[in-house]
Amino acid sequence: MMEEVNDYVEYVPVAMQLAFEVQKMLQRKGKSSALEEEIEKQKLVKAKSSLLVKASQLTKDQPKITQIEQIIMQEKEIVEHLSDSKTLMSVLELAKGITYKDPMLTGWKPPMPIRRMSKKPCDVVRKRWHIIVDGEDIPPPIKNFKDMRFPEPFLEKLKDKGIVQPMPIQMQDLPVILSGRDMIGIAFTGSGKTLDFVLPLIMIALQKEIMMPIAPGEGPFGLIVCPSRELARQTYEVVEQFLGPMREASYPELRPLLCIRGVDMKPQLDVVKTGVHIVVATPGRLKDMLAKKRMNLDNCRYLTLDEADRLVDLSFEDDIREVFDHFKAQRFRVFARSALVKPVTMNMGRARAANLNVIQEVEYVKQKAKIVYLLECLQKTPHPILIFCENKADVDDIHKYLLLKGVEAVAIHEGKDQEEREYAIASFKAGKKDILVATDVASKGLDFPDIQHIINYDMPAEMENYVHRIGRTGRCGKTGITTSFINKNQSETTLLDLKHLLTPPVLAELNDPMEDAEAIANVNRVKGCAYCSGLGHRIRDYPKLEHQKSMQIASSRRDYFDYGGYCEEI
Ligand SMILES: Nc1ncnc2c1ncn2[C@@H]1O[C@H](COP(=O)(O)OP(=O)(O)OP(=O)(O)O)[C@@H](O)[C@H]1O
Repeated sequence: MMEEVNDYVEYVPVAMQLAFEVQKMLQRKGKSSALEEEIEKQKLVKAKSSLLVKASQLTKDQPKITQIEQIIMQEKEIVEHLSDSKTLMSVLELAKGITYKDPMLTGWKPPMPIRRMSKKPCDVVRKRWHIIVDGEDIPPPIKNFKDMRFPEPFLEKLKDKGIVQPMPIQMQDLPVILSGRDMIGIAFTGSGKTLDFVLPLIMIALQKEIMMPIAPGEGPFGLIVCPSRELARQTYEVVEQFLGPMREASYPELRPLLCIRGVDMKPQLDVVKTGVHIVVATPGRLKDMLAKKRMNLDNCRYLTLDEADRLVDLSFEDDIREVFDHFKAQRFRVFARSALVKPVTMNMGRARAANLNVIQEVEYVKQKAKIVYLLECLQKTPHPILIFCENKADVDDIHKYLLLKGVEAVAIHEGKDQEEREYAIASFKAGKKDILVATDVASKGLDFPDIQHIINYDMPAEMENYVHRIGRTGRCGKTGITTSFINKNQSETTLLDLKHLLTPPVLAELNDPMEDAEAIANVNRVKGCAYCSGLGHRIRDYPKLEHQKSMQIASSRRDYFDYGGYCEEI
């Protein structure tokens, strides 16, 4: 028994014995960790057959992408994705700088000395007035309305309106459009773009009418599409202002039509029946009229997309594409079709185009103190004053508050009916009301004469809207001031955009992630946001894109015949 105990040898499993032997053997060779190495080698041999491991090895072996390169790649992806949805941009891109083989001949010609001007004196005028043009055979700029060969009643009307000399953009745009060339006009707010397309359109309609008078049910010769009813009405009124004196001077009658939702359709149809020359429309009502064959575009040769970037932003692309389908003229069809198959994203650079005639002030006002401080702020300048807010509810609250305080105020937002909207705009424009409180529906394109002060009760989410808002003052060479309330409710992106636009001391201390962006801009040559041109953020952080994504989802769910919602005319 004792023997049995002394002879006891502890049982070691065979595998362990073998491992122990190998270990001893390798130790003898002086390689203590060689076993581990051997095991690793074995593992690698096995791993060679796994695709996953191969892939991870490849990734490991790839050169490291820097953070900046990663951002550039992400931005490129976003821009490429955008170009799928923003097809109308390519219409702009195609027309940019005059790209066409076949200009529409109008027969208009400036006086001989201007026609004979060589490139050099043309460039001198352009340089003097900071006119930047791009394209082939650009007609010479013209420095006075008389040489543009407008009829006498036009010249009289311009004088009545206090318009004696063309604005710089008009010096170049008017000859380009009058001679029948396609054109894209990008200019800061209040620079007089409306007359650029209204006056030549009337001239073309007049010429056509003289050559072959329009028959009942025919027309129009020209079409102006606007993104909001207010803007369409305003443009229609400008057309009317010039047609009236022509009628009085016994020129052939030209009939304009305002084609917008929210107004009685019967009078609109009556004008169409007698034959209409010029149509000013919003996309929705225009599309309806065309689809129901109440009107056709068989004779239409002149198209203006006013605030074209906004027409796209508001998801009117589908409506406009449908409108394009009604054009019979080959030129338009080619133009529209090629535009739609070769989409390009274009940056209009509006955010950088803030009007230099506007003094911009920014004030930090706590949320609770805003409404009371507003009253104080109204004392800064005489009336009329425009107050902008993001929300309809805030517009209503401020409006009520001002009325309670005895201030002559009107209000406008998308929730108000057409009559209220029209009353608000008309009474404010006529000077019967001192203050207009509005959402961004009133920020773009609307021309309120002599506004001295714009108050941004809050900042718009997009810097582009800020530029449009403040552009309601400082128009046609006058100066104006703006006061923008900011507080901690504003997003950092908005504030940084603003900082880059103004850089006042109150914003200078903000921590700016755009410092990296300098490096990005040096590599890909895109400064700021490739979408909206805001200088305080990159395209990845652009708030509207998030919104657009949700809109795309929403619109894909929308019933085709349901006209409510976002795509409704605003
Ligand atoms: N040559 C001119 N001289 C003086 N005033 C002008 C001239 N041309 C236009 N105006 C006036 O300037 C104002 C602004 O013009 P308009 O509304 O066409 O600007 P806009 O460039 O379309 O601005 P926005 O981008 O805000 O729509 C109008 O009241 C218009 O009558």
